[in-house]
Amino acid sequence: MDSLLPVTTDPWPAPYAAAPVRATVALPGSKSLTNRELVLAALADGPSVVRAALRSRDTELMAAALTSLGSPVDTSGADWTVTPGPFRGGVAVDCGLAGTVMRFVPPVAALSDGEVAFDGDPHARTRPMGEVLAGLRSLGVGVSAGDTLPFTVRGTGSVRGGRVTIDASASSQFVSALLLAGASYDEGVDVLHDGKPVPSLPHIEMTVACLRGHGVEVDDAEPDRWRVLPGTVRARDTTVEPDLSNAAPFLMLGMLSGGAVTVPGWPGATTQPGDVLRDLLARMGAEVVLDDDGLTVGGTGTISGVDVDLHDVGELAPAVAALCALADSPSVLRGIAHIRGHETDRLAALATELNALGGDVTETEDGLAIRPAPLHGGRFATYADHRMAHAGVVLGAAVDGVLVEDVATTSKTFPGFAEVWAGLFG
Ligand SMILES: O=C(O)C1=C[C@@H](OP(=O)(O)O)[C@@H](O)[C@H](O)C1
Ligand SMILES: C=C(OP(=O)(O)O)C(=O)O
Repeated sequence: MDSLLPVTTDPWPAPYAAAPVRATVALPGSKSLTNRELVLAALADGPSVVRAALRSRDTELMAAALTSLGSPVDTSGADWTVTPGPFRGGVAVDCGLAGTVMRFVPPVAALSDGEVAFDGDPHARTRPMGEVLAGLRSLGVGVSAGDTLPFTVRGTGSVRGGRVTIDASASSQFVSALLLAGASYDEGVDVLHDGKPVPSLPHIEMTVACLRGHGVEVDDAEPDRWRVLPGTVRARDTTVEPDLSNAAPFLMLGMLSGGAVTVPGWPGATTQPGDVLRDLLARMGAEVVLDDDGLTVGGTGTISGVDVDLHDVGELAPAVAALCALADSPSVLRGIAHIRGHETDRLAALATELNALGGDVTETEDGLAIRPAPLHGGRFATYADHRMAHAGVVLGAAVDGVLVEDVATTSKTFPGFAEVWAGLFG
């Protein structure tokens, strides 16, 4: 297949790795870190610089939201400067399909002096949101009726805050959202979770670490409870790490092609849950080396199936599912019922698309069971989900003739993804 067709071709013929791929790929910054740092910078006591910020749809939507609320974000260079100002109402926020925008911005908008209207992409209107809105209501914030986008937050210039109980079993972002703004509420926030286990807990730990980095006092000593004391969010300059979850398809390419791919700048210590790729890919047969050059993942081209709980790192599930479909033994992905509420219903989408290419995948109550099966080329639909596109290109690297629909959807967290990907093939 011609891997050099322009990536504007839709569906896009995913490049096939006819030979081992050996390459070094510098990856853009983390979405999760960039959007947390932008929010905290807007709440801070002076201007902050977010260095090496990720420039992508989700982070540009965050920058636009904070700018329209009265804290301009200068995105003209690689380092983004945020100048906090009083939050104002009478504005509209476009959330796109970004969970971080639709969940993290309403608690900030609650501090504004008027109405802030939120809406997003058609699918964003189906993503779970109600616990954030109910939480805000119980903290004294006026919010329009309903529990999904679109909705309106009615700011009065301050928020009482205090204790709030929510069920965060559908998304860790419900907790992160209330914590990020909590120090700016009169009584801070004391968030209790009541429900099935919270997914993506490392992302809440990331939120806590970012808050502490800005001088905010957080008590997370008790499970399922996070207390943010009221106080100043100190301005600070930060440098964003590469996005380790977006490294998944690249590292997998090194492994499945029998070559090796290096991602430079892999942090020695990080709050990003994507760091589990080191262990996970090793379990699936990769050779994994972390040294001064970065993280290098290679292999023989043979992939072992894996039985793994991805509850903490559901955002890896699409790429991991694709790799499992290429394995020589069965796999079970567990603990990821909540990813039905991500950019699309990822369990249904993965089962449908992998099976359409000859896969043998069944959806379970909380994940996927994937058995070895001979795969063939064909169309791979992506449902406006960047990580479904990652799954599609991983398959296409091992199976000739995979056509990935709307590969440009990867711009949610990595504009130019397909160009970088295609550039790795000889
Ligand atoms: O807070 C964050 O930056 C994120 C938290 C997780 O969300 P869920 O807890 O909804 O899985 C993760 O999947 C998402 O990609 C990013
Ligand atoms: C779930 C994801 O994104 P969001 O931040 O929109 O929830 C993701 O990136 O895999």
